Formats: sequence, structure tokens, C-alpha cells
Amino acid sequence: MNVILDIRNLTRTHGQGEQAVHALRGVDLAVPAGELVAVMGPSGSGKSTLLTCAGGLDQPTSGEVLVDGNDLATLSRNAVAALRRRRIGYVFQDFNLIPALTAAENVALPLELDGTRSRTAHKYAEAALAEVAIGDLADRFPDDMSGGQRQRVAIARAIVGERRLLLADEPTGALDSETGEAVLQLLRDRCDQHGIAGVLVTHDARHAAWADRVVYLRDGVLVGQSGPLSDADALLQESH
Ligand SMILES: Nc1ncnc2c1ncn2[C@@H]1O[C@H](COP(=O)(O)OP(=O)(O)OP(=O)(O)O)[C@@H](O)[C@H]1O
Repeated sequence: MNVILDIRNLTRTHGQGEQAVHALRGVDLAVPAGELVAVMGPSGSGKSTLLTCAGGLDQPTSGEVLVDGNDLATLSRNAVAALRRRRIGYVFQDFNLIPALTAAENVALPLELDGTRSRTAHKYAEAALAEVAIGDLADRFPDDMSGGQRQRVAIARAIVGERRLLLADEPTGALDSETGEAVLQLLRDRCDQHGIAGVLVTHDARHAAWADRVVYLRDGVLVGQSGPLSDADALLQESH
């Protein structure tokens, strides 16, 4: 099994002493290529922290995070940044697109930051936009797009190049339900067709139903996991 994301006994504590907040307390999670895992749990249970640690945007207090075989703690800051640009894609609720750049420029940016020549980066960007079915909007600016189109640009940016891990934090939060479903279908297809490992944070059991597996966080602890769909409903009901 080709494990892309391997999280071992991960803890993350913010602050110290009486003020300490234990955002994650000993989480284990392994996600192989091709698998989409949904992370559910109440507000404050540690879902976003799990994602930021997985993506090298936050450092664990203890435990290990391996991405594509690389233990993030053993890498220099520059090496982690390079791994993030090359292998890890993020999709956030609020898209995080740069308004002054066109769709293609937004998507090409991580590659250009990584030293890819502009023309090559733009070719990759156009291919990624075509894959998410908005190839014709390459020259459009984010402000002139619908929410669904903007989220497609964000997904194109997250999959451009040779990404191995796709991290999505409430990616459909700002979208109507039909557009949201289409975005999830795209994430699902990426995992199925390109062997990407995906982690999706969601509050919505219908969205979690797109995943192969649902894990449930409570107070920083993984309290359960289930197969897809109907099992997730049962798990949620038990947890309330
Ligand atoms: N930078 C920080 N400093 C202090 N506490 C933090 C920080 N970041 C997160 N926390 C705390 O860690 C806990 C977990 O937060 P996190 O955002 O991971 O939860 P979440 O499950 O994603 O919540 P939500 O569903 O509301 O987004 C919360 O108690 C939060 O207040």
C-alpha cells in the first residue's frame, strides 16, 4: 500500500500551562494513494489543525507527519516549503485566489514560485483548468467569476503539477449545494484517476458520503471511523 500521508501519534498544543489548548491529542491517520478520507467533528475538535499539520503549515508539538515518505520534522524550512509547493495542494472555503491575477496566473503561481519557467507553468495551468472544465476561463479575473468557478480555479491550483496530497478544508462552504456536489465530484475523480490521497474536512454528512472513509474527531482525539455513507450517519448519531 502506497501511503501518501502518514500521521503518527500527532499532538498539537497551543499555549502553555493553564492556558494550554490541546488541539490534537495523539492522532494516527494513514491515507494511501487514491483514497479520499473525510474528517468530521464538532467545532473546535481539531479538524483544521489536523489539516495544517498534514500540510506542513503548522508544526506538531509531538508525533510525526510523513508526506510521500518525507518526515516533515527532519526537513529544513525551505525543504518543507518546496514539498508544499510540489506535492501538496490546498483548497479552502474562501478560495484564497489573488484578485489581481487571472485564473491561469493564479494556478501557475505555485509552479513559478518553485522555479518553473513562466511559459511551462502556464501550459500546466491551462491543462489543470481544462481538467476542472473551465479551460475557457483562463484569462478571466476571480472577481468576474461565480463562486463555483472560483472554487474550480482553486482546485486547479491545488492539483497543478505533480501533487500527491490534496487537503480540502470545507471547500464547499461558500457554494450552493449543487455546485458543492460538483466540486466534491472533482476531488473524488482526482483521487480515483490520479492516485492522489485526499483529506476533506466537512460538517456535512452528504459531502462526507463522497469519501472512502470517514474519521471523527472529538476534543483532539480520533473517536471513530467508518466506511462511506450510511455508516457515517450512524456514527454521527451515536456521537451526539
Ligand atoms: N493559533 C491558535 N492558538 C490557540 N488556540 C488555537 C489556535 N488554533 C486553534 N486553536 C484551538 O485549537 C482547537 C482546535 O481548533 P481547530 O480550528 O483545529 O478546530 P476545528 O475542528 O477545525 O473547528 P471548526 O470546525 O470551528 O473550524 C480549538 O480549541 C481552537 O480554539
